[in-house]
Amino acid sequence: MLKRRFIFHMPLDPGCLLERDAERSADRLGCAAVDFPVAVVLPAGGSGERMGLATPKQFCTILNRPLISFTIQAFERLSWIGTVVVVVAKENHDLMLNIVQKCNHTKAKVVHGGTSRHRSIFSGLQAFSSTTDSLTPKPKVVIIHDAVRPFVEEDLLLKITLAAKEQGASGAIRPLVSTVIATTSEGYLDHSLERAKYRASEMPQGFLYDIIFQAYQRCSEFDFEFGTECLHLALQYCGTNAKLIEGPPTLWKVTYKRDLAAAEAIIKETLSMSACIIAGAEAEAVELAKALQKNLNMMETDVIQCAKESNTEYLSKTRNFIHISTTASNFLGTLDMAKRFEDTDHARLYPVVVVWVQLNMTKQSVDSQKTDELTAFRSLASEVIQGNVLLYGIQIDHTKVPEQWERSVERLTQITVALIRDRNAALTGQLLHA
Ligand SMILES: Nc1ccn([C@@H]2O[C@H](COP(=O)(O)OP(=O)(O)OP(=O)(O)O)[C@@H](O)[C@H]2O)c(=O)n1
Ligand SMILES: O=C(CO)[C@H](O)[C@H](O)COP(=O)(O)O
Repeated sequence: MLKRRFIFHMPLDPGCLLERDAERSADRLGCAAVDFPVAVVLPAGGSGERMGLATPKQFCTILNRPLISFTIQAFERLSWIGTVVVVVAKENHDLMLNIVQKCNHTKAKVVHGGTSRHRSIFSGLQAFSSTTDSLTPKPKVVIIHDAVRPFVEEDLLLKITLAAKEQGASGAIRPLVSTVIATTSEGYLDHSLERAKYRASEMPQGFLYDIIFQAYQRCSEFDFEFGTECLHLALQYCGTNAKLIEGPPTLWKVTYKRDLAAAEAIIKETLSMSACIIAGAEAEAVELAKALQKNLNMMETDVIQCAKESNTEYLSKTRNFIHISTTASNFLGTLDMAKRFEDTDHARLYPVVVVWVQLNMTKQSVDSQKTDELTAFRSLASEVIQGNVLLYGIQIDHTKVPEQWERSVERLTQITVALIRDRNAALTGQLLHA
């Protein structure tokens, strides 16, 4: 393991945005403002017909993790939110329990859904009405959110929750993308709505638990079968007018195949916002680290010289590491790092990328040496990937010719960015050349 190092740390980490930092800010606001019990119902009992895949969309994986786990995590990370009831079809019960266990979703409780979304939601709400289950005490406010909307921002959840407490019901809205028209039974235009007057109803929605539970108890079979709007049930059956709050564009519902690709792109982009460059004490490694940091200007950067005792702090701040070394055997330090990620659970939810940069100071090593190095590197990569650490290698030859050096550093930057952005498991264990 490296003894002394310079750490060039880029502080705005996506994992942080998705988890810790956002958690802290929302928690600061949330804990002060939410002094009543809040629970969540995530309907996840659908089959995803419009997606057209054999696997229901909520169980499709992004970066090796089912979509639904991202949604659960968005709620679970907030300390002011209690139980998260996940409603799944009976045949997916065991699958869901496995996900809960593997992703360590400590707040999740799994119940069975129904044949329509409204039936599933009602089933989720009923989990709180049992007087015997102390694990799911009845909340003051319940948030209902589709399991297939993985990006929920904390400040919106707070606004929805507080408005629900005040008004009885609240929901997120977005401007309409397209104009809504009514058609005749023959397929002609009947009339068109004035787009500016209407809004798309999105999720999350929040309710006083007693109101939405009563609305579901009173609603008709027709509502259960064909209804698509919980806010409407609260209005029609309990006379509660929902407060509407405009939310961000990321609230959209994963519905079609292309939405999965979009969700993956958003997660990858968020994860690529910061990195930590670790250089050994050698002057050339430090010089390369600085040049690389300058080139990586699309990431938030900060130069920190870190002593060993603050390692744990920097390890938890980002999920991308660029480890510059002038000695071939030094990639073994990565194993130490991977072990620490395992101990701290840092790679459980999002894969951690380690780009090992070998700065060649002398002439190329002989072929047999290179083969041995590559074999060792590959076996290390296949070991650490078990712990969700993606290890890549890039070699760069040191030269005193400025133009040549600049070109190599530029290539190194581009490869590094591509590896971090793409997080491609198939490329781990490769030793590329800049
Ligand atoms: N019987 C049902 C049907 C839907 N849902 C859930 O309601 C949410 C929003 O519904 P939708 O996007 O329509 O999901 P699907 O019904 O699965 O999709 P499709 O309409 O394409 O079949 C999803 O999280 C879905 O799993 C549910 O819990 N129970
Ligand atoms: O955005 C919503 C408003 O409550 C719902 O998610 C939407 O209406 C669900 O409908 P469907 O299951 O048919 O997509």
